[in-house]
Amino acid sequence: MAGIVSFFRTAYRKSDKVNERVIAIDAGNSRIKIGLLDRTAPTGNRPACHRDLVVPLGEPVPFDQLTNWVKQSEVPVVQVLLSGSNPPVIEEISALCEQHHLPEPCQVSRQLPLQIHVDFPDKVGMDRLLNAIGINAARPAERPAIVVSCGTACTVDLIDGAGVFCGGSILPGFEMSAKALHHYTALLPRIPVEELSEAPSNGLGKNTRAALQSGLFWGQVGAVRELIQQLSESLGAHQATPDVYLTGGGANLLSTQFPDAILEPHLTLYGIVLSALHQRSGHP
Ligand SMILES: Nc1ncnc2c1ncn2[C@@H]1O[C@H](COP(=O)(O)OP(=O)(O)O)[C@@H](O)[C@H]1O
Ligand SMILES: CC(C)(COP(=O)(O)O)[C@@H](O)C(=O)NCCC(=O)O
Repeated sequence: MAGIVSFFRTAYRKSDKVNERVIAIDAGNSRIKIGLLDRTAPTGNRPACHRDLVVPLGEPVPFDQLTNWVKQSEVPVVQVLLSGSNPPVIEEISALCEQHHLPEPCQVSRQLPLQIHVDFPDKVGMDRLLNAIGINAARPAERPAIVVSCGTACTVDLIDGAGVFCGGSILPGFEMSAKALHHYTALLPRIPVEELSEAPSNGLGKNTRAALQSGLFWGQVGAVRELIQQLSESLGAHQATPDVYLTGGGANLLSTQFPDAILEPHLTLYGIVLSALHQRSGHP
């Protein structure tokens, strides 16, 4: 633990002079999130993100645009850092980066600046761990955090006041749930996620479409609310009430029902950059 705390201190001390950037790539199960970020960050902050884009899986990565980011950057772009929840896609993009003469691609290893208290740390999705690392970089001291990552799957994870990843829950995300209702039934239509903001405000669907919108939207809201409560209660009485952070493609929609939650669209990208910094500095 002391090692991790001192890593963050040392990394930030080194970072007073921000003179290099990286491209960070988070390959998910539905979309690839890409950002141009500072390689380091000032004390108590995440690395600044200067450009970002999202590519749905199956669509081509706009390598020309990434090449332009590199050319137009005021400071050198020294690496492409890759991670996420989709290892085959990470491998594929890594190879393509080399073909397109982008800076050296480098996959984030599991030697992470994070304490992980679960049964099988190596089995936890990298996205969940990277989100925790992103949170730890700017979380108020001693304040626990709950990260709701509303992606293909929705994950609700607890980080305690000492910054330890304690585990959490995995449930189907908005789109997966909508697809499943259509796929496994004879009569239910496919509801696009863009329609979920039209879910009846009292939950009372008066036709099939509205009933589906209602179930998909309020079902997810209710599940997340319940999980936040359970994870909060799992903390000892000596710990403060956790702050709730929302990230992932469904975060904006979910945020309408969680007014106190903090939106963090680039959380996984921050985790990627901070982990690579840790690994570069030779920490075990
Ligand atoms: N307009 C939207 N409204 C609600 N949910 C959305 C919307 N757009 C995307 N999503 C949700 O976000 C998910 C993709 O988010 P993302 O964080 O990129 O996932 P992943 O990391 O798994 O690729 C989709 O599967 C869908 O559930
Ligand atoms: C739960 C996930 C599918 C979420 O990935 P995402 O939907 O964000 O692409 C991913 O974190 C994963 O594959 N996890 C492995 C199992 C685990 O985290 O315990």
